[in-house]
Amino acid sequence: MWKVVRFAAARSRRFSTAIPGPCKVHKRGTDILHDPWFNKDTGFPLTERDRLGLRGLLPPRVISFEHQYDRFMNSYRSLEKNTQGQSDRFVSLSKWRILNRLHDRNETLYYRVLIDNIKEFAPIIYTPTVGLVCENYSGLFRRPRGMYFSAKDKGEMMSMIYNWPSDQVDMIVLTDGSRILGLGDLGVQGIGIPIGKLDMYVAAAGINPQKILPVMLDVGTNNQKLLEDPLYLGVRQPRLEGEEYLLIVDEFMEAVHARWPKAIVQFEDFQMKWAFETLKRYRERFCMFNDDIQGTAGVALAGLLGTVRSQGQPLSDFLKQKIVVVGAGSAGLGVLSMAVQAVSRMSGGSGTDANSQFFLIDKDGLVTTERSNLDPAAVPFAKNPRDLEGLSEGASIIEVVKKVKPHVLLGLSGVGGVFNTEVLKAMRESVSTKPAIFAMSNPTMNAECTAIEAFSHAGENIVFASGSPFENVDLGNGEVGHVNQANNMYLFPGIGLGTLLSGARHITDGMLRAAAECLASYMTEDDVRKGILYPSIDCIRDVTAEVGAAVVCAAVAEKQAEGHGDVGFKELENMSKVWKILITHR
Ligand SMILES: NC(=O)c1ccc[n+]([C@@H]2O[C@H](COP(=O)([O-])OP(=O)(O)OC[C@H]3O[C@@H](n4cnc5c(N)ncnc54)[C@H](O)[C@@H]3O)[C@@H](O)[C@H]2O)c1
Ligand SMILES: O=C(O)C[C@H](O)C(=O)O
Ligand SMILES: [Mg+2]
Repeated sequence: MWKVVRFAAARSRRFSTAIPGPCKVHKRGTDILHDPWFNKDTGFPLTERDRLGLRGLLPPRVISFEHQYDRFMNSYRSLEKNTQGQSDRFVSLSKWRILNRLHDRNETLYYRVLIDNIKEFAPIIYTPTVGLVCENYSGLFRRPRGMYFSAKDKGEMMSMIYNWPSDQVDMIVLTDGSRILGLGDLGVQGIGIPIGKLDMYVAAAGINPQKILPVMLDVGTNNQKLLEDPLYLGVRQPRLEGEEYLLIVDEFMEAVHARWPKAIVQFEDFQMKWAFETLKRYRERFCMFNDDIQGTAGVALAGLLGTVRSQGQPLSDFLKQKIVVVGAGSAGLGVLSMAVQAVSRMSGGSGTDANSQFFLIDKDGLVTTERSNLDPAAVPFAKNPRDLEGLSEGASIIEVVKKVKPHVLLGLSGVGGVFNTEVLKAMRESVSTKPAIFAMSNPTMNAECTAIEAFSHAGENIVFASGSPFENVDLGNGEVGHVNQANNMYLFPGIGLGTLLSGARHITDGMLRAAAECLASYMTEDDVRKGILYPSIDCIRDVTAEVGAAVVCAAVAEKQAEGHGDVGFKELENMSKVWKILITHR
């Protein structure tokens, strides 16, 4: 328990800017009631009603915050009751609507209910319902949230950025909508993703909601259905490509940096070519990271190391694990490169042959050096056919699984059901005593398999993780098949928090590694042995605080930390010594 207290205390005392505190309000009257940052609805006490010109604009009775909270939860529960028997889609969207209305009206109450009920509400404001919201965004749109920079705004962004009402922005989540979860190109409708990710920043990392900014970079869409949809709210043109595209992203990044030099920009759900290109282009120039490449990699690595522990093996056994990764996109390649780095470190840094244990499969099958038009990012993981016995270029998932008998089958393909019955049954022949199946694609429909399918076909002794939440599986013998949620939500809020508090100007590999290692060591031996690789989402604030502290320590060790607010480098250095001791003796 002391763990929670110590980081919470460290955050609130030292880093008060990360937590909403008292602030000056210049608005009066209805302007305040219509501003979700300041609105308290019926909660304004009479003194404030007088001071802010609100007398007569609200029903006379003052309702306490607790009472407002209960009122909201009661309406939420009634909605649940009243929508019983309706389709999942209808129920999910109804729940999202009621939460969204609160978000638009009163952010203080919204974040309170979100934080207190994170396990229940995360699947609505985040994955998987956020995917459904993005698909239907143009029809659901009522009020704007965040900022929209479009292909038509070229040359205007430096002034546009000043249209945002907040003096300080700490965290930006940016998308161009080109690869929203496994749903493809959703154009401007992808704005739901930055909104959901930033909600998690507030809920998990305690970032001040007035210092977050969701951004949509609308460079067009190649989704013909959307281009023809009369309701579509984005720019009706095919996506910009090449230099034209990069000039728009450059202009946006420069505008952000000019106004808020230390704002952290999280790139989210960019199609693979731009995900890698922008990461390379900006990581030394700005404080940014790509969540799908780097956040996902850390979460997956933590899961892979947890899998080794769950087998009762020492971590060094990771070097012997055979891992098949299905999906060679930004996420799959990000995971592989972090895993290969880990192997290389564990084996003394030689790096030679570090990837012999990994097998990469994409839509055209097993990736080998014989592949024509091999993506440069996949080259390091392509197998030399000479090293493959009985497998060749383009081998299917089932062929690879049957031949390799992997310890781990990890999916980041975006294709629902691709781990079919045959593939899952073949995992019974795994060389591992506790084979692991990671169906990490989102949302639920795009998961490579469901939890029930995994446990019933691959066996009850497996470790299972999915990107979207599934219920634990009743194995029918009094035992429960535990479902882990392998989602980058366990890392990105801590990466952002640690970077913010350290004042680092760049997010280094060392900082990302520290985040992953912190998550990997979070679970106790007992839990891991039961197949529980990640904490419950109920603990996300504690996990995020620990990950944030680990990132600060790494930034200090690498002399990247410059301090934040009134906490300078020296003070951070002293704190990080204490944190390191506490984490080591956890
Ligand atoms: N759980 C998480 O935290 C997390 C994080 C990031 C991404 N994801 C999910 O991973 C998925 C992929 O994301 P991405 O950014 O890498 O996408 P991407 O489009 O860059 O890559 C998809 C890859 O899957 C391959 N693929 C497509 N069909 C296939 C098939 N039938 N068999 C094998 N491979 C196939 C493609 O060739 C491509 O290499 C998405 O569904 C996304 O939601 C999950
Ligand atoms: O958004 C998520 O739930 C995870 C991940 O970033 C994804 O793109 O699927
Ligand atoms: Mg993503």
